[in-house]
Amino acid sequence: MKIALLGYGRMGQAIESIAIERGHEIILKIDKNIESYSLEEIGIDVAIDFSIPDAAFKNITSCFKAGIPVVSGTTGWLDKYDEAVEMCNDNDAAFIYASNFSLGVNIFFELNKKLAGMMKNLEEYGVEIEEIHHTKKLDAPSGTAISLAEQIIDVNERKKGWHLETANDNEIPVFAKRIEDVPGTHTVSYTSRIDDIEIMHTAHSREGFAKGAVVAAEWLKDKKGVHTMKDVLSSLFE
Ligand SMILES: NC(=O)C1=CN([C@@H]2O[C@H](COP(=O)(O)OP(=O)(O)OC[C@H]3O[C@@H](n4cnc5c(N)ncnc54)[C@H](OP(=O)(O)O)[C@@H]3O)[C@@H](O)[C@H]2O)C=CC1
Ligand SMILES: O=C(O)C1=N[C@H](C(=O)O)C[C@H](O)C1
Repeated sequence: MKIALLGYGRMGQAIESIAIERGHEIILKIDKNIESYSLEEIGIDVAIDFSIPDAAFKNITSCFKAGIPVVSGTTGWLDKYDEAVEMCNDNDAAFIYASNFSLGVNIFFELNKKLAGMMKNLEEYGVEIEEIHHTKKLDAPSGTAISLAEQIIDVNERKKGWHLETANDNEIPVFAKRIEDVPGTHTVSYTSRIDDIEIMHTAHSREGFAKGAVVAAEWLKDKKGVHTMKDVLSSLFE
């Protein structure tokens, strides 16, 4: 596949290594202004966007307009996700966004949903989420922590939203810690007077995120429409 990387920071570079290992070619790397590139003319099979919150929407929708399937892992721009979905469908384009592309976190998401269902009527347990990331991260809480919170809110009628650090009884508190060089650790904790239950995912490097993004790009290349990482990993979740 001929891949365009939209964003060539820590993740862009990790994706480049995995993509080359898997026999793909990086034909474009964009770190700033997508408008100065003619995406249509250089035979891009798929674009992978790991940029910054302020740039993601423009990067993604430029690909839709150019008819290029796009995988995005950029977090912190999701207020515009519904608009992106509409533009993808209007342009008959192809799109996958995931707050986390690693296989491990996608298994963790399934565990989180299962546990949330079991805990939803147990009022004696409080629930909270903690995420720890490197100090260069621009957004807080992490996109993954927001996905975990939304999965719990979907099944637990007592929880109406989430809030960073402080939360009302009807919200899930999400704690964001920044520690140098941590690739990404997420913990969901249920706490009662009697005991605690915790599930945790710890990334040891960015390799899992990068591999998942390349696998998603391989899967999306010849498809149309809006998909999720669960679609990509469907055989695992049957
Ligand atoms: N979904 C997932 O699995 C994962 C998601 N992420 C998310 O991916 C994103 C990137 O993370 P990371 O690589 O660590 O961050 P970096 O800061 O290392 O990389 C971001 C890159 O985007 C570049 N950039 C700035 N403006 C634009 C633009 N207009 N178009 C394209 N690129 C631009 C930056 O360039 P410059 O430095 O010159 O400004 C930088 O090189 C974050 O939102 C992060 O949360 C991270 C890991 C996994
Ligand atoms: O910025 C990061 O590094 C990461 N961001 C993603 C997020 O916000 O959830 C995924 C991963 O945890 C690493």
